[in-house]
Amino acid sequence: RVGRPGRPGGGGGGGRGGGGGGRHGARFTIVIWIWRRYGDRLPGVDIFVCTADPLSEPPSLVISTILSVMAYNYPAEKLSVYLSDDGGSVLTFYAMWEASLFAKHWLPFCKRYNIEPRSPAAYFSESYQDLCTPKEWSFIKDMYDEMTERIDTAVISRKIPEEIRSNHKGFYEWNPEITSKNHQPIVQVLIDGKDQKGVDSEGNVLPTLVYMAREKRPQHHHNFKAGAMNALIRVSSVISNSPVIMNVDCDMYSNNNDTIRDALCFFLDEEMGHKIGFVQYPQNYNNMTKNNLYGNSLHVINEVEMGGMDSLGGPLYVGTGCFHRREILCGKRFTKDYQEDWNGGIKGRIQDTSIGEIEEKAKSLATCTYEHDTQWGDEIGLKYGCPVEDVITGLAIHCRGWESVYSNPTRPAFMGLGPTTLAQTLLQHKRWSEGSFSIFLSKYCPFLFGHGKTNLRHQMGYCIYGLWAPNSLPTLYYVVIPSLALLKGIPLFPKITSPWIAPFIYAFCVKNMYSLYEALSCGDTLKGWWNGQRMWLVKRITSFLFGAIDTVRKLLGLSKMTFVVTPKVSVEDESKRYEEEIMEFGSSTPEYVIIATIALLNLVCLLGGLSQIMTGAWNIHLDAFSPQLILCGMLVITNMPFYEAMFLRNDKGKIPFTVTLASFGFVMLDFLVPIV
Ligand SMILES: O=c1ccn([C@@H]2O[C@H](COP(=O)(O)OP(=O)(O)O[C@H]3O[C@H](CO)[C@@H](O)[C@H](O)[C@H]3O)[C@@H](O)[C@H]2O)c(=O)[nH]1
Ligand SMILES: [Mn+2]
Repeated sequence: RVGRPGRPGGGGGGGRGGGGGGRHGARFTIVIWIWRRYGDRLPGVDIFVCTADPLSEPPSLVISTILSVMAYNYPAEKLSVYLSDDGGSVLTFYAMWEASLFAKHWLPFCKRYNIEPRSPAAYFSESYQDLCTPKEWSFIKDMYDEMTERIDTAVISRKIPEEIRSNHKGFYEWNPEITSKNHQPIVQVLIDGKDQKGVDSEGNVLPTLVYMAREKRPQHHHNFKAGAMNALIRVSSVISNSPVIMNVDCDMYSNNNDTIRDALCFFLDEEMGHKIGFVQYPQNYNNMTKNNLYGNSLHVINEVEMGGMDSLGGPLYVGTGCFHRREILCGKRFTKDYQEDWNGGIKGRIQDTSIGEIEEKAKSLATCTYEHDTQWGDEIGLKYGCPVEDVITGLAIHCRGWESVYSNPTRPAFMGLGPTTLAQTLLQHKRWSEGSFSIFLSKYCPFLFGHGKTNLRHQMGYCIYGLWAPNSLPTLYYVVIPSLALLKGIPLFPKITSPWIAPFIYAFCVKNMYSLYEALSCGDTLKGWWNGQRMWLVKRITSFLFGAIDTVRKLLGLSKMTFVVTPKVSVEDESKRYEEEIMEFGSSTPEYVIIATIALLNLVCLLGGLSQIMTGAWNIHLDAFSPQLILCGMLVITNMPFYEAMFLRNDKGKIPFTVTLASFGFVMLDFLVPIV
């Protein structure tokens, strides 16, 4: 840690500070001591990056992440970077090949000037910093821009020029018949760090760089990201086999050059290190708007919930920004005398195995049938069958006796892209709520599976997410019934003058005050908190509802698991509205119909209720109806942007007329519902 004076006490501060009880209090001293002690005996680290589709995850974005993780401040000969391409796309392979050439200039540039961040896209998006001469800066920037342009052009035209194809044997893996769902296994070592030729423009060793597209056949299920990760575990085992595995999503670039060293401090800690299964960093996004329009900034989850879990046995594994021990990911159980052999990994290569032979061996480990009749996807590797493969895998690791650690340094370790439209947000949260709820209902329910293996509070921590989906039902009740009852003149709460109203007022005030305090103290703005509250409502009545329904359908065998990738690109006027914090609808989906129906219903009920109270019809008294009026009024205020999107806006992102029409129909139907 020497040379980073801004952060005394090391990176663990953020999460650990509050809840951790100082498990790693004397970290600063430990850090220095570990480096003195381990010096050049540092363990090898394998870095896994997953991508799934060159259209929703542009190859130029993927290679920026790849380049950033290749450029860590860590001995290059101990670093191997693997990309799994579930899109099986020659375009992504082409981008990787370009990256392998650009790395020869980029890595020495990064190290010479100690620049940060080391994702070229992120670095060049900031203005010129005078670490190097402007000439050098423009030289490398031009080189990067030209490369990106070549890649983007190839992606748009969907083909690779013949003269480029002849540069690398890897291109010949692709023939016109290959599709993303039907192809042979492909493994290409683009840079072999053990090869004399694998050096940068200054003659320094480069990290090993490998492209993998596991075999896909229509008749074999591929288990989405979990399947990709497991294939990577096996393929890497014959190439580098490092004892530590780090994994990131393709949009999560490294934002901090020392993260590997940082994470290793936990594993190498003499007193506690042997208990630690994985080190999780928070998921930070660099494309959030100031006021957190879609509530995606995850501030509260990152600062409060993950930090809290940390003090109870460790945070969840969230699928990206995480360091694992290979052995533990492969199913090892905790024992008190556990000691890792850090010297594992493949050292020298046996004289006569050529890289070609290694590639062939690796391919045989990435076939569709390799896992048949094995424990892969169950006891070994990441677990299959759950849309949040990461959470269930982390839970299993905790239940095998390991702890995990949450590290939340002041300078974020990773930065990624969060959803930038309402549709993407709802889609992502549907997957998350569905995944966590299906864990809750399965044999892996934290209370049952974790019983006797982790503590009760830890199990409860897991259940926050497990109960997201069923939470949709009470929420729906609360946003429909009290308002309808107001319109129909039926009081549902105690009178405002009665002492029995106290618990309701108490819960209402304390809940909101607390969540406001939490949001502000985690860095949200006041408006950000308010937007976040609206998004919670919207997520509960749509994503979580559909998540709950789909979980039950899956349990009944009526549907199969899916994993819809969150797109990392959006069209121009969509991003413009996003920058201006205007909500994006634009298409007719069932989610929007629900949102519009609830919004309209509350508006009608509020107006109807108020007019009846004022005209004195039905003998409605204010004190009996105030709670319902307040609730309904709050919902109307929360829903303001939806009325705007229905009636006032004229851009492409407004709520389509068909949705408004359908919601009118549903509101009419609602009035027919008898309440008592
Ligand atoms: O069949 C698939 C589907 C997805 N992915 C990759 O998985 C990652 C995550 O997918 P994304 O659509 O970005 O999902 P998010 O909702 O942003 O991801 C969060 O939630 C997922 C679980 O739902 C975790 O796997 C992720 O790590 C975590 O960042 C991406 O790199 C994808 O390329 C694959 O490799 N193969
Ligand atoms: Mn993502």
